[in-house]
Amino acid sequence: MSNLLELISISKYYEKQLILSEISLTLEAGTAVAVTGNSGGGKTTLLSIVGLLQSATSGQILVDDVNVTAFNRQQQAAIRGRSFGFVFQRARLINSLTVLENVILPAIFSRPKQEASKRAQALLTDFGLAERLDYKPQQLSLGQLRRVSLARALLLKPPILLADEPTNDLDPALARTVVDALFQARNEGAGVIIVTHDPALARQADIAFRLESGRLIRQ
Ligand SMILES: Nc1ncnc2c1ncn2[C@@H]1O[C@H](COP(=O)(O)OP(=O)(O)OP(=O)(O)O)[C@@H](O)[C@H]1O
Repeated sequence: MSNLLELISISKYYEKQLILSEISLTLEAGTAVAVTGNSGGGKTTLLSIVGLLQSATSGQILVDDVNVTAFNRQQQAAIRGRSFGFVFQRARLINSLTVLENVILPAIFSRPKQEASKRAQALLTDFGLAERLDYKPQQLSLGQLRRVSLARALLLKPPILLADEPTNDLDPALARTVVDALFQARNEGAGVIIVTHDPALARQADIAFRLESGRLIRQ
C-alpha cells in the first residue's frame, strides 16, 4: 500500500501554548484513522494542519511523497483541491448558491456539468436531501449542512478525506448513512481521517489514536 500522507514531528503552538507535540502519522490508501480526545485537545487543529488550511509551527508534511511543507498558498491550494475532501464543522458553503450548486462546485473545471450534477444529486439523495436541492445553505439545519458538505467532499472521490465530527447533529439513522459513506470511500481506496467524540465510531476505524496532552497515542 502507498502512503497518501505523512506527518513528521508536527508541533503547533498558539502563542506560547503547545497544542500539538511532535506528532508523526502515516496514512495509507484504503485506511481509516480515527482521532479521539478531550474537547479543546487540538483535534481540529491537527486536521486543519493535515489539510494545509493552517501551518504547523514545526515539522514536515508529505502528500503523495512530496514535501509540501514549504509550498506557498497557491501551491497548497492546488494540493488541497486535488488530494483532499473536507467534511468540517463549519462547512464553507456559498450562501448565494443552492445546495446542488454548492456540491457541484468542486467539479466545475474538471467534469462535464451533467455528469457532476448526476453524481451530486445521487449523493444528496443518499443523504436524505433530495427535497432540498434548491434550498440555500442558510435555509438548512446544522445536520443538513453537514451532509451537504459530505456530498461535496465525496463528489470528486478525493484520495484523502478529512472529517471533523461527521456524525454531530445527526440522528442515528443519518449518522449511519454518513459513516457508511466514509467507509465506502475507504473501501474504494481513500485514506480517511475521522476526528470524533464517538468511541463506537473510533472502534470502527482501522487505526485509532487518542490525542492527549498534544501527543498522539495509538489505542
Ligand atoms: N486560532 C487560535 N488561536 C489561539 N488558540 C486557538 C486557536 N484555535 C484553537 N485554539 C486553542 O487550541 C486548543 C485546541 O483547539 P481545537 O479546536 O483544535 O480542539 P479540539 O480537540 O478540536 O476541540 P473540540 O473537541 O472541542 O472541537 C483550544 O484550547 C483552543 O482554544
